[in-house]
Amino acid sequence: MQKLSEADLVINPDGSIYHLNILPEDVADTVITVGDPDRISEITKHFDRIELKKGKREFITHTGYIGTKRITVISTGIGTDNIDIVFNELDALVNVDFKTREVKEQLTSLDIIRVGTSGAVQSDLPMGTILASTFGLGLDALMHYYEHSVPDAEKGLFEHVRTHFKDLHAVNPYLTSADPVLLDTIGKGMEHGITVTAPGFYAPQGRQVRAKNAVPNFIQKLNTFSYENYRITNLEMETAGIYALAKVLGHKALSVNAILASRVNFQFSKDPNAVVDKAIKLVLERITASK
Ligand SMILES: O=P(O)(O)O[C@H]1O[C@H](CO)[C@@H](O)[C@H]1O
Ligand SMILES: O=c1cc[nH]c(=O)[nH]1
Repeated sequence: MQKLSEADLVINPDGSIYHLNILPEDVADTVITVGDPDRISEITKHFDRIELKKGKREFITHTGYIGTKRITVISTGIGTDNIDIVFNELDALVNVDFKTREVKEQLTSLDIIRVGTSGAVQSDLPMGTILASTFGLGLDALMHYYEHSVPDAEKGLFEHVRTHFKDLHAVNPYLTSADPVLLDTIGKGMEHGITVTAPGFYAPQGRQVRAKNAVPNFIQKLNTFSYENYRITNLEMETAGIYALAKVLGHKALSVNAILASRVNFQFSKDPNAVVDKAIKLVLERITASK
């Protein structure tokens, strides 16, 4: 088996992976990712026991237990460029032997659940909604650097997406689905819909403050998309990269969105922490119930 070079897989002198700064044994089979590092303790305060707290830059990790269920919580920071780092490093931690630098024969598939914040683009999805993403629709560029493919069952939807966005010259969309088992268990009873992952918070999500927005009526462009019973429901900055890289690497992923903004009603939540807390409690309840 081919050894991964020191430049491809960067291991720190203490045996931890380059950015996440954690060791292979620090990762549980169930991982929760969040964008905001401060959200980690809002999750692990519900744990019965915290086994470790480590980190570097925006990548903070806590691993601990609820009952006998071991869970790792990691912050990714903002954007799919950070998802590239977190997912490749998480995968290396469980699927590469750090002593030999070879890929293990027996691969581990992690359950990875994002608990993130998001803005809704449909008028029937008010602030406070908790939504599980059926698909991630990437308007960023991450997955154009990786080999990946669209399954036959998703080709019709993908073609429709490409046609819908073909007049936006900055955009070459990619589309990936949630893990169906996680969607049915963790995402059960939540709102469902296609989540658009944008490469920014302002103009790439149709916002205008002082810099002029080059794409007119962006929110309308999203909420008028329709194919069979699919619609675009919300906007954020990581889900598509998470779904696509998880698939490429053989992991299962679900993104759960706490809706903080109603983009069609021009509103932003006055109590974002309460909405995020609702999403955290739901996800933790379901993770511990589904073990
Ligand atoms: O709250 P998090 O998980 O960071 O998610 C959303 O919030 C950030 C923008 O404010 C982006 O990361 C977006 O995806
Ligand atoms: O509108 C929103 C709200 C939270 N996070 C986003 O990326 N967009």
